[in-house]
Amino acid sequence: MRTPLIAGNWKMNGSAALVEEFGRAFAETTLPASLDVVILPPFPYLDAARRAFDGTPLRLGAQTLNPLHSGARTGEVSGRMLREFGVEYALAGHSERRQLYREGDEAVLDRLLAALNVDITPILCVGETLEERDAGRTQEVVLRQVGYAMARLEPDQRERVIIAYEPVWAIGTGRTATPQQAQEVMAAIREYQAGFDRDLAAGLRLLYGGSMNAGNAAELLAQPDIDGGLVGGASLKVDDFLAICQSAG
Ligand SMILES: O=C[C@H](O)COP(=O)(O)O
Repeated sequence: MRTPLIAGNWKMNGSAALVEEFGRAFAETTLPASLDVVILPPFPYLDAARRAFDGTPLRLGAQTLNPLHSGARTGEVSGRMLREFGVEYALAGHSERRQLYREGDEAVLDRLLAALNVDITPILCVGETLEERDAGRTQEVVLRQVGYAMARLEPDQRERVIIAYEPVWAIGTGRTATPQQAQEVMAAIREYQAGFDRDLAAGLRLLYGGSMNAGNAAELLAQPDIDGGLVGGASLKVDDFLAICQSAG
């Protein structure tokens, strides 16, 4: 009932050649019938990606967006611009944005709304640091991040949000959460949402992110509350990314 989704977040990596390579590889591959696959390249590659991915199952995503449509915001890109380039998904609240660019819950909410306003599906990223996990605060932190955003959206907006749980200590470290650790937090997110709206919670798509790779994806994706993955490093190697997509079937 929940369509699995695998999203490849290239972060500030990749190249025009890699865009072409992905386009070719996915044009020649048969993926599981019910699966959404998204690539989030750096902004300069969006136009090339739109052309290279045409006719493939790959959809386009953006790693961030500015809350405004236009204006004096040097270096920023708006949701309206992203739509013009065929972007259908956008991250909000990735931990690298929260930490390196000091985007707090309010800034994350602004970006969620900006995406929703231009019909881009937002992927709300949440997750605890190692310090917070060790202090036994994982669920408190994650549910605060989820709750801050979801409580401020209209019901029809909430239905369009995807949530990615990414323990900060597992991102780019090679240290993956065990399937049980991930499942525990994902189940808590779903249960929390069910406290407000059972139908919404049942349909809510939850992704796991944090050192997901071709070797551990199947076990993670087999967990009952994990509906897909937000993949960083392993999304830069076409064979690895394809293997992750295949395990989501
Ligand atoms: O957006 C992706 C996540 O930050 C995971 O990155 P990673 O797979 O390199 O750990």
